[in-house]
Amino acid sequence: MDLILKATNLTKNYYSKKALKGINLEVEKGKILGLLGPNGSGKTTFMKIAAGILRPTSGQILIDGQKPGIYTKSIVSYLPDVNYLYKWMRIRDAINFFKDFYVDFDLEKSKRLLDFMKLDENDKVTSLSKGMLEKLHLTLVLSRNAKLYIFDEPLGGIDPNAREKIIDAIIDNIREDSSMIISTHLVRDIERLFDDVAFISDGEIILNGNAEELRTERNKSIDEIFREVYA
Ligand SMILES: Nc1ncnc2c1ncn2[C@@H]1O[C@H](COP(=O)(O)OP(=O)(O)OP(=O)(O)O)[C@@H](O)[C@H]1O
Repeated sequence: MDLILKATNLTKNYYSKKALKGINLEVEKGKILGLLGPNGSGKTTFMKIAAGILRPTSGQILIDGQKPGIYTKSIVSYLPDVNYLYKWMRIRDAINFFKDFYVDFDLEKSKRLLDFMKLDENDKVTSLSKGMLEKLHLTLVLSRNAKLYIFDEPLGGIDPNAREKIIDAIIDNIREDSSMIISTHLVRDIERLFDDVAFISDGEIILNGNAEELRTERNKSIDEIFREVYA
């Protein structure tokens, strides 16, 4: 099995708080993993470690066979759950900022995506609504030709009608050999994207497997399993 990510006994403590308690998780190349769990279960912490922003307390994480560092950052496109753009920026500046920063940034793709998201290059970042800002973040992150995309809550601010179209855009804009980890509370809306799912609770993986097999085994959707597991 060719893995893009392998976490072994990964732990993270914030002072006395044990946010991750020995995570073992694998993501295969070309696959999309849904990382599902309630508030405070450790999703963001795990994603930040995978993106090379936080260091684990113990254990190991390998991205494309390597520990987080310069190489892994160059192949991971990470969408955090916060706004990280400067207030002075117009959309055009944000695009140029990314283009200068990432060698895998595809300018043509970013133009197509801006068009699709109905975003105007001249608009100031501070003038965007929450949903528009999310669309801009998605545009920036998807415009990289990355090996691993990490999306922390990508569609929370986007209205339900637009979600479907954006999910299609996500599928259309990643290469077949790219992989993705997505955390979300909108399980029902997004579950069709998942090849595999991992349910996390209080810093531990409590259920992990192929999404279709889990549906068949339990005769339930992933959304229904999610509700059952965290009831
Ligand atoms: N910087 C920090 N300092 C102290 N504790 C933290 C810090 N960041 C996260 N935590 C704690 O670690 C635990 C896991 O948080 P994390 O943000 O990873 O959860 P999450 O699953 O992403 O939650 P949500 O769905 O609400 O975004 C929580 O108990 C949280 O309070």
